[in-house]
Parts: sequence; structure tokens; C-alpha cells
Amino acid sequence: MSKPAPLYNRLALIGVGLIGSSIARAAKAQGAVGSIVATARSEATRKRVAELGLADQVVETAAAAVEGADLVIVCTPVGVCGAVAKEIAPHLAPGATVSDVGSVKGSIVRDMGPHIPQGVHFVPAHPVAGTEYSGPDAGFAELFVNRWCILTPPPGQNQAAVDKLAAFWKLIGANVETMAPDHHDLVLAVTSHLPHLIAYTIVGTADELETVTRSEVLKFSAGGFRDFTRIAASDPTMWRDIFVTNKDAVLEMLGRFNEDIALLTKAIRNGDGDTLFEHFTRTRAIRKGIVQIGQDSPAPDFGRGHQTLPPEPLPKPYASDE
Ligand SMILES: NC(=O)c1ccc[n+]([C@@H]2O[C@H](COP(=O)([O-])OP(=O)(O)OC[C@H]3O[C@@H](n4cnc5c(N)ncnc54)[C@H](O)[C@@H]3O)[C@@H](O)[C@H]2O)c1
Ligand SMILES: O=C(O)C(=O)C[C@]1(C(=O)O)C=C[C@@H](O)C=C1
Repeated sequence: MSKPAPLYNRLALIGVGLIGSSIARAAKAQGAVGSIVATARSEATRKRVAELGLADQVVETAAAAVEGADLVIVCTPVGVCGAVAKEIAPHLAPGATVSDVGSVKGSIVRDMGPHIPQGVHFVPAHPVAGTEYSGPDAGFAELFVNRWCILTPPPGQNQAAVDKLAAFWKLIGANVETMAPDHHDLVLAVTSHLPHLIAYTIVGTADELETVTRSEVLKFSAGGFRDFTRIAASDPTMWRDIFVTNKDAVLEMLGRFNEDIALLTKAIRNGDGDTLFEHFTRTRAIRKGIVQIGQDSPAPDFGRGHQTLPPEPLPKPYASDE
């Protein structure tokens, strides 16, 4: 059976790290686009993107990449998306769709939106799928399979353009939902941003202990702590930008978290086993629910990126071009 025609003729990827390279691999595998043009900030990353055959064309600037593209996806850290939008604006083709993959959406709408010219569609997106690795080597085509991709189109966007981008994400494996940007940021603050902050904190806390050596922490790191170290290995630039741009929602969730941890602290101090047992029973049910709806089972045969521990030291996939 012949493959259906590509959804877009020319996809421009600006930034080709974990997410950009996964989109490139998946779009190619599914025949979702006619051709891919990519750019990255550093010469070294552009060279690697070419070596890996991730794009049909690798160009030096974002402005050059978007010429003639009918889909542009900005895959850089959230903090620079506004500057990228400003740079590409005069070069965008009329009728093109501009999107992104940023983990925060309110700031994307505010920073990119004003630069998008009339006649160009703007449909921000967030694939809720990732790993702790970075750079073009880290991506894999199955990353988005059975994961959510949340679209946050500003009011009044062309519905056909939104539907077409939704079809693109579905073709590369994702389930698609639409949300208001601020609601997205509140939801993700508790499901993704706060867990990362907790992981970054606890790994730092263990590292600073005076009575327990670093080698003991490494040697005796049991499952729970090891899972935290995986999350705490995530890219510092990406996460700095997330916390800076999603400040209000994260502070709201952090406030609630602090209240709840104070309650559990008190229960431990008072030897109140019933409170602890009830709480742990409730959270166990939440975990069971996540497993039941299949959100804990990554795509079969996905790459090494999701393993709890990398099989070998893998310096490359951590490398963004910072
Ligand atoms: N890593 C995840 O788990 C994950 C999941 C979903 C969404 N996201 C979002 O996707 C985006 C990219 O994350 P990633 O994990 O692919 O990061 P990454 O570090 O692997 O790749 C980032 C890419 O952006 C480029 N870049 C960085 N600064 C730039 C600049 N000033 N101008 C142009 N290009 C620049 C780098 O060259 C690199 O190619 C972020 O906005 C992040 O919030 C990440
Ligand atoms: O699995 C991981 O390593 C991730 O951290 C992925 C994760 C998440 O928190 O779920 C991280 C940030 C993204 O915006 C989306 C996905």
C-alpha cells in the first residue's frame, strides 16, 4: 500500500536536540513531511545533525531555515523562543504554521505571539514526552507514541491550521488535546515542574550531607533515590527557563506542596501512623490509575533514553551545545 501524501511540504526545525531530533526521526519514519530543513545554534550541532541524516538540508540560521517552509517548529529552550520568533518573522511564508514544543505555554504565547505576522498561523504545542538526555543523538522516533501533545492556540486561530497540526502529532504517535495556555501551565506545574524541582532539591540535599559521603550516596542509592537522580540529570538550561517562565504556577503548587509536607511531617513527629497510612493508600491508588490508562508504559522498542540507568556512560546524549 502506498503511503498517504505528506501533511506538510517542508518542515523547518529550529533547534535539533532531544525533541527536535525526535520530531525529525518520527516525521521521516511516518512520511509526515515532504522534506526537513534544520538549523542549530552551534556549528558542532549542525555538523552532527548532518552526520545523523536527520534533515535533508542543514542551514546556518533560523531565518534561512524558514524560507519556503509550511511548518516551522521551534525546538529551543523556552527562554529564547521570543528572540527566535523575532528573527524568523520577516522570512516566514504566507500561510505557514509556526509552532514550538516548549514546556511552558503562557510565556510562549506572550513572547512569540506578537512577532508572528498576519497570514501566518501560530499554534503553540507541548509534547508531554521526554527524557533526561539532550542533543541530537538523544532523540528517537518512538518518543511521542502514546504520549500527550497539548496544543494551546491563541483565540481566533485558523481552525484548519490547528487541525492540521493535530493531525501531524497524531501521525507521529501522540494523543492530542487543546488547552488554554495558563491552564496548561498550572497542570504541568504539578505534574512535571514540581517533581523536577523536588528531584533537583533532594539530590542536592544528599550531596551536601556531612555525615554521609558522596560515595555512600552513590553506592547505596536504592530505587527511589536513583529515580530522582535520573530526573535531576535533566538539562539545566531547559529547566532554568521553565522555572523562570512558569514562576506563578510553580509557586502556587509549591505552596500547596509545602502545606502537605508540613502535615506529613507533623504525622511523623506525632507517631500518627493512621494519617500516614491513609495518605499512602490514596497515593498508591493514583499510581495504579496511571498504570491502568497506559501512561506508564513507554512505546515498545523505544531507545535507551527512558532506562532508569544508562547502560554505559553516555556523554554525548547529554550534550546540548551550551
Ligand atoms: N527534554 C524534555 O524532556 C522535553 C519534553 C518536552 C518538551 N521539551 C521542551 O523542548 C524544548 C527543547 O528541549 P530539548 O530537550 O530538545 O533540548 P536540547 O538541549 O536537547 O536541545 C535544544 C536545542 O536548542 C538549540 N538552542 C539552544 N539555544 C538556542 C538559541 N539561543 N538559538 C537557537 N537554538 C538554540 C540547541 O542548539 C539544541 O539544538 C524546550 O523548550 C523544552 O522545554 C523538552
Ligand atoms: O521523562 C522525563 O524524563 C521527563 O522529565 C519528561 C517531561 C515530564 O516531566 O514528564 C519533562 C518535561 C517536558 O516538558 C515533558 C515531559
